[in-house]
Amino acid sequence: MVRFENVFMRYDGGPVILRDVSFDLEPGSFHFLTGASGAGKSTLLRLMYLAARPVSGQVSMFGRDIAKVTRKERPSFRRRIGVVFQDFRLLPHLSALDNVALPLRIAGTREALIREHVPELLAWVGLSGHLDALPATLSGGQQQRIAIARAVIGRPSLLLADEPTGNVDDRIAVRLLYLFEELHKMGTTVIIATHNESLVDRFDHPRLHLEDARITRRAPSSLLRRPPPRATTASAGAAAPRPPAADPR
Ligand SMILES: Nc1ncnc2c1ncn2[C@@H]1O[C@H](COP(=O)(O)OP(=O)(O)OP(=O)(O)O)[C@@H](O)[C@H]1O
Repeated sequence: MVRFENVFMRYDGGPVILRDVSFDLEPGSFHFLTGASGAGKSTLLRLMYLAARPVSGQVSMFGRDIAKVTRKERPSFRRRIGVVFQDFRLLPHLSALDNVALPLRIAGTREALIREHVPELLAWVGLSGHLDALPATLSGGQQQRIAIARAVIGRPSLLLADEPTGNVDDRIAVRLLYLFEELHKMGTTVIIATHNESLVDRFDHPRLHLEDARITRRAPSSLLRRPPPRATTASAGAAAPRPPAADPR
């Protein structure tokens, strides 16, 4: 699904951000991406969604070297990847509903299905009262939830989320993580860049950790802890309602 081979990355004249980084991610896996601010998490994700190219080495996505994906192929390639951007990138002139509906409209989904499923997903992320709101009239956390709904509605093969819970409280953060988990259960490969250690600890997924321009892989937090995780981990799961299935196609 994702393969980095001896990847070096730096921006013009800047410090080395990735140094000889190699790793593979299996289809259907779920990873947190951690590291200090400025460690290069967003840059790593940018390479995966074809917004940047490595200085040297090879990045392969879905079995293709990204350097060989032509300009013409890029849109269909990107449609397989849902991205939650750190700065949301919502279209300011579109309502919450229309922002989330956009990937489905581009994919040619029937309007009746869009009208049924987009409000359902927006309700699940706690925005049922804001379907017609323009992004600028909403809080940062509400805009972030629109961005998440837009990234998952098309049920992408790969979901890349850059600090997707940075603007919401813990209760909503856990709820959003369950949305990602549900997508993962349906086969989506998920990578979530986050600073939120308590969130990482609550979910049983391995991490990619970025430090000193290198990646290390870490086992799920529960395997690293002695004794095993407390009951709160399980009860968080039990309390979370199932999100609606995305992708009404
Ligand atoms: N477009 C760019 N041009 C030049 N330098 C950049 C660019 N984007 C990021 N950088 C630099 O690359 C380094 C890594 O940035 P990046 O945003 O990938 O880190 P991050 O781990 O995602 O940080 P944060 O957790 O604060 O979002 C930083 O030193 C940053 O200043």
